[in-house]
Amino acid sequence: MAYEKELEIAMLAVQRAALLTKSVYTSHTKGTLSKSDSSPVTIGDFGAQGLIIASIKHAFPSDEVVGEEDADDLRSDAQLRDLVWDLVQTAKLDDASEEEKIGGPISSVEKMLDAIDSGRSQGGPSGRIWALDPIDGTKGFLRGGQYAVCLALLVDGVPTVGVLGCPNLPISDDVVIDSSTGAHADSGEGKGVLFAAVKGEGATSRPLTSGALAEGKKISMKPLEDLTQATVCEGVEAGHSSHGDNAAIATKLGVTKPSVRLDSQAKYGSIARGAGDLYLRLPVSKAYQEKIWDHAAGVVIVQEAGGEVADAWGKPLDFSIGRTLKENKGVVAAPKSIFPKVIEVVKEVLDAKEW
Ligand SMILES: Nc1ncnc2c1ncn2[C@@H]1O[C@H](COP(=O)(O)O)[C@@H](OP(=O)(O)O)[C@H]1O
Ligand SMILES: [Mg+2]
Ligand SMILES: [Mg+2]
Ligand SMILES: [Mg+2]
Repeated sequence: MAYEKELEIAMLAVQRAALLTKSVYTSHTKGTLSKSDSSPVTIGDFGAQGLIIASIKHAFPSDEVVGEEDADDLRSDAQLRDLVWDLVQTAKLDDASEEEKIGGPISSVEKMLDAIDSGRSQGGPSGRIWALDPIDGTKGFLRGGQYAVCLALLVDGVPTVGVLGCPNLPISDDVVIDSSTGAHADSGEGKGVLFAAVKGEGATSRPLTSGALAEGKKISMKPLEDLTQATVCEGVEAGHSSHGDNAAIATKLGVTKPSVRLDSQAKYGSIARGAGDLYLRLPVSKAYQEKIWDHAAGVVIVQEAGGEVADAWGKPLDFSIGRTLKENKGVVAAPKSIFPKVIEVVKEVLDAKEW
């Protein structure tokens, strides 16, 4: 299989980082800061980024990483840095040989800060570049909702390997979830799933474990002939995608079921395994540029499960031009068979708006 080692390292790295995020969720300190764009970041985000970049650099020293976070706040705040360092030292896979594959523990605070700061690649059109979102859906994470640890390998600007660790999603591929019920606030038995895909090789899901990888099983999108029976997934945060436009599109498509709101790339994973059908992310502002780490892993997983992903105008997402998808607006994902119909309706709704 192509990219076998990359996939294994990515899955183990995400699994170890997911353990760290879970330990933050159950502890009383989240160390939440507000970033310059007033979005939240926690000690979990910093710690997970450090662990994952250390894993990548151990296995593939010359690869670049575009990571969401950097260590500036930790370098200027010793208390915060110590909290992250404690977490990073504690998060270990319980299988020594698997832990070894991702480099074992980070050996010093300095090395941890350097690892976090190694996510500063500017991205681009050539070579091997990893896109990392250590906690996607930080707001969901803080609410006890959905979040995902997301890692993708871009090869010459194309998402080629994708891994999503979703600690609060049900393991079973058959469950349709509704975050508005708060049913996923705890991450007890039966929850925690790891989605993975390699371009051209299909997509899988498996239970998220604390050691060796569980056996994966192939996933695919639900065959959907009747749009009235479709389930639309959208974000919880009205500030991240337009609930009004998403609803207008669903209505025009003839969708009769209520939308399912989930934070993070758990939306991509959910539709890829047929626990939902469409993902709509209509822009709320003209100025916002989607970030590559918010989509790269989910896109390859949905594509490999039989779906298509593009922006709201039907334009393919361009991951080759830097840290953002600046040539795209919004995101739409759907099974291939109905994708053209969905894009047609999305355009009608957008055309009717004043931009
Ligand atoms: N105005 C905006 N429009 C679209 N996405 C936004 C946004 N502001 C923040 N985001 C992104 O939305 C992501 C979460 O997506 P969702 O709403 O689907 O859960 C955030 O990821 P982080 O939580 O990693 O920061 C952040 O990058
Ligand atoms: Mg963020
Ligand atoms: Mg994100
Ligand atoms: Mg994030």
